[in-house]
Amino acid sequence: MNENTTTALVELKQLSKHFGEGATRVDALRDVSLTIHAREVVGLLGPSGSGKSTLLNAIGCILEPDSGWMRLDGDVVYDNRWLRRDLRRLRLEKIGFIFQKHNLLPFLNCTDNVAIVLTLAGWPKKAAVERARELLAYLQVDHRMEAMPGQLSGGEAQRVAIARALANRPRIILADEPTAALDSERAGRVMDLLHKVAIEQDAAIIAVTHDEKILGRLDRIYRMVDGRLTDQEDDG
Ligand SMILES: Nc1ncnc2c1ncn2[C@@H]1O[C@H](COP(=O)(O)OP(=O)(O)OP(=O)(O)O)[C@@H](O)[C@H]1O
Repeated sequence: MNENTTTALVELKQLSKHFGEGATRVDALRDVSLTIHAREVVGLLGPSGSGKSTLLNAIGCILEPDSGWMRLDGDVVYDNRWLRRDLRRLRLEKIGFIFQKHNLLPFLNCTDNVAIVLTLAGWPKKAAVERARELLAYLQVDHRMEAMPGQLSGGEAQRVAIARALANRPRIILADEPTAALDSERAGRVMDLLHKVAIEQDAAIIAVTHDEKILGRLDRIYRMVDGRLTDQEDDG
């Protein structure tokens, strides 16, 4: 970590979450504590069912933990309960999501798939479209601006999904298997892009991954087992 990466963007202390009760109880998060700084691209690894998605969803304020403490981009948002009433706005302000299946809306072209995030946040349509075009150019998919999601290659769709996640300039970007569907070369390019975004936007990126190809491209790796974080590893 260099001296410019000191701003803590994601801070968790003893975050816990269970599902079910009695014999069916699952402790999906057990006292998870971690700190992730601006300009870091961090990987979250672990076997199926170990709690990775639960952790990503808790950080994304989609899922309410049972207990613990969470500060996002300097604001304490959870202290044994949500401290912000408008979680949707919180998400729009602070968080960008990149989903494995892209989640692009099939009936909107690429520009509108990005612009819609901004119009939902209250931007005028014209400004939203301009920003969407700018982002698609930044991600080098501007030649596909008018294409519908069904017409895109896997790599192109992933870049449009990343453009959408960046639209509101979030400082925390959560990615679920961002390279799973891509060959090594495209996966490498997506990783280059995520590093570029982390540096240029002073953002923290947390990627759930099973993808061995990209392990060397992560600044740090956290491993989860049975809802617990095991020791973090620096990249090799
Ligand atoms: N909504 C839910 N209701 C009940 N149990 C759940 C729910 N969500 C997750 N779980 C359970 O919590 C545990 C952690 O699940 P989670 O999806 O976080 O794991 P994961 O590490 O992301 O797995 P995968 O790699 O398969 O996506 C699992 O045992 C899962 O069955």
